[in-house]
Amino acid sequence: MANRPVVIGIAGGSCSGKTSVTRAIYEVFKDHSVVVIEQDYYYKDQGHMSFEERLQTNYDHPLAFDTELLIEHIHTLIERQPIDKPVYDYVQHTRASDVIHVAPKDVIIVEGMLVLEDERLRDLMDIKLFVDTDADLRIIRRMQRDIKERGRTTESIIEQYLTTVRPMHNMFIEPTKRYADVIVPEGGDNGVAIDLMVTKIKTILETESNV
Ligand SMILES: Nc1ncnc2c1ncn2[C@@H]1O[C@H](COP(=O)(O)OP(=O)(O)O)[C@@H](O)[C@H]1O
Ligand SMILES: O=c1ccn([C@@H]2O[C@H](COP(=O)(O)O)[C@@H](O)[C@H]2O)c(=O)[nH]1
Repeated sequence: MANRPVVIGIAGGSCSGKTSVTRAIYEVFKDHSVVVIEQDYYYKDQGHMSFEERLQTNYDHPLAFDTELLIEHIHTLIERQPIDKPVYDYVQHTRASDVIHVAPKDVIIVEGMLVLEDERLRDLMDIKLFVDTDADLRIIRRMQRDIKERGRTTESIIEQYLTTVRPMHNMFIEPTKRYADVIVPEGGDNGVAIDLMVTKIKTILETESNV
């Protein structure tokens, strides 16, 4: 077993396929040892705000996240200590009351739109991925997903996309592509990129000098 866990960052725009790539890697290592930390679960708690106020939040800006807590939790997992991961409720737009107890593992996947935006997060990562999918495909997927899974209407999705999702993507997410070691076109369908990642992770895990 490696001394220091391998930390993998998986960034990319909303609905680019980050979760699909994460799941594909998770499936390979799940019996071995992998933990997934979703940046979305670290949205700031908005329990003190009314539902109407929460609708005004810009969820695509870096300041929407409790990045201090996210960094603290990754440090804790790297030190092979457990964490209580927050849970986020996309329908209520705030943190849920329960937490998930997460044990430390050999592979830590940190997945989220803006995980390459903060230098402190980047510095913790051994491998940085950017999932790159065209904006037209992403908005179609978002339309389908948010109506089905996140309690949204077509009008609210279009309004949010034009006012925050698109401009924040261009301002904060797209520029982080330059920090990626690997750019993955088409996300979860890219079997070659996923195989390469799996091979690389195995190599790091098997390397004795990984301290
Ligand atoms: N290659 C694909 N073709 C069609 N739909 C996809 C594809 N990849 C992902 N999706 C769908 O798009 C939505 C977002 O995918 P997901 O992997 O969760 O992206 P992200 O985590 O980047 O938001 C999901 O509903 C998923 O089922
Ligand atoms: O309360 C919330 C929290 C987030 N969002 C939107 O979610 C996406 C990020 O999720 P992905 O799985 O990466 O698509 C982000 O674009 C936020 O706008 C939200 O609408 N409400």
